[in-house]
Amino acid sequence: MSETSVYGATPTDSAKPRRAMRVHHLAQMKADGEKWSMLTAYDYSTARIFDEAGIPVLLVGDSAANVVYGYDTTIPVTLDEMIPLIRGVVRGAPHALVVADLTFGSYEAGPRQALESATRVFKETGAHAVKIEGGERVADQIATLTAAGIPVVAHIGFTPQSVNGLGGFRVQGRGDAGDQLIADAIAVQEAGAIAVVMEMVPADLAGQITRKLTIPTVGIGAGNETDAQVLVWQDMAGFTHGKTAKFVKRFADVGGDLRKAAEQYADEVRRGAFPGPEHSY
Ligand SMILES: Nc1nc(=O)c2c([nH]1)NC[C@@H]1CN(c3ccc(C(=O)N[C@@H](CCC(=O)O)C(=O)O)cc3)CN21
Ligand SMILES: CC(C)C(=O)C(=O)O
Ligand SMILES: [Mg+2]
Repeated sequence: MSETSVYGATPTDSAKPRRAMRVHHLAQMKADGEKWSMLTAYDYSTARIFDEAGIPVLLVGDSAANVVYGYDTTIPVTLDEMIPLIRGVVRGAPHALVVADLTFGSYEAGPRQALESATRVFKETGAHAVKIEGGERVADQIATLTAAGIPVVAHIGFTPQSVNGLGGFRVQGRGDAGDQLIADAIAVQEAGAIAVVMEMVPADLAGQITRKLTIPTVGIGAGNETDAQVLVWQDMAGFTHGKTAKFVKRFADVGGDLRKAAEQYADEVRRGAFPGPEHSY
């Protein structure tokens, strides 16, 4: 990481203590042309690892619905199911900015409902920002939360909580729909969003929006011209079972390693090889 990095030293650079990531650093990184990464996290142990790795922003995504709770979509997960996870991530990540997704049904009714939900998340977890899905249609919610001192990350393009309305898991903003996506991006910036996630949109359009906006864009399936990237950690670490989306790159096979470790453990217990004298009192 460069000398001018707002996020500070990498884990190996022990001379300089790392600074905690704050909301204003996002704007700073855009101004500096510094690309950054975001990963999801859903518990203390993994949040610690990602924080130590220098990931500046952690998202407690409602993808917990899928990867923690085993639901098919993000629609069923509730704030009550998210809150304990967010608490663990906040405790595990002293440097990262922790963003928490508001769940389906907890903010759409209007600014008042959004404020109640986000206030609850803030009071009960210590998260630093919330994320909500939608563009123009949630601009009032973004403005109200922002005025109340709750930083908001917006999420446009493919918004998984609307999967039924969008007709499936598909790329958004192709052709004429591109104008609506641009309008959504501008609307969330004007409402006060600190960043905007763009999911499954054509790379050219995402690049165009990134250059137009003053707030950082965070892509997932949005090409290489956004200011930042986000992935679900289980996808990027090879922990997701079954097929993953085209935008996923597998950086490790943690799932395979863990399966092997479990098999070896079970085998050693079966053979009487574990525990040995060195693990006994
Ligand atoms: N593990 C996981 N990873 C995610 O990225 C993720 C979640 N869960 N849960 C919440 C949403 C849902 N997301 C999804 C889910 C499915 C596709 C998908 O099936 N994509 C296909 C089809 C694309 C198309 O037809 O245009 C792909 O090949 O990319 C994409 C994003 C992204 N989010
Ligand atoms: C995929 C990211 C952006 C998300 O919203 C989630 O993990 O819930
Ligand atoms: Mg989400």
